[in-house]
Amino acid sequence: MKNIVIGNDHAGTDYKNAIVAHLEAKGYAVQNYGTDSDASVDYPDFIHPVASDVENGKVPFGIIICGSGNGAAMTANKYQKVRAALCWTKEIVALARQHNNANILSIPARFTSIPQAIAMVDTFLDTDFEGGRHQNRVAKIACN
Ligand SMILES: O=C(CO)[C@H](O)[C@H](O)[C@H](O)COP(=O)(O)O
Repeated sequence: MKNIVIGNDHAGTDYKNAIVAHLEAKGYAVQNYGTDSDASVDYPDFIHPVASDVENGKVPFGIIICGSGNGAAMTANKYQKVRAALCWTKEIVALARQHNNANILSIPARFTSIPQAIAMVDTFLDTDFEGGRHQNRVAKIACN
């Protein structure tokens, strides 16, 4: 069974629920670190556990969701081994994997639909890093 982690704030609860159901139907074991409520929360509290699991190698990939996707991505990208990509089309998702070897997908719930978000998740998980000329570039992202 493939393992994945997911986290969200109140803006992403409905999206998270749909994505979890979709991934479980595909055979994924999903660790849910997000809020399950629509009540207002602070997104870092629900994103740090996702980034920590990716940073520590517990899982290869994570999914994070907030209203714009920015706060979630900013939080996750504080971790040295995390490359969180804020994406709003499948094409950008594919490039985030092919060129940037993104290991966390950040979804802007207030600027996409649930079907589009699920399509982005599928693209994220089905697309490989191309390596080659991108390998050195990705290695140079780290600042220590
Ligand atoms: O923090 C964010 C921006 O990157 C997220 O989009 C949040 O979901 C958003 O700020 C929450 O806004 P709200 O007005 O408190 O619902």
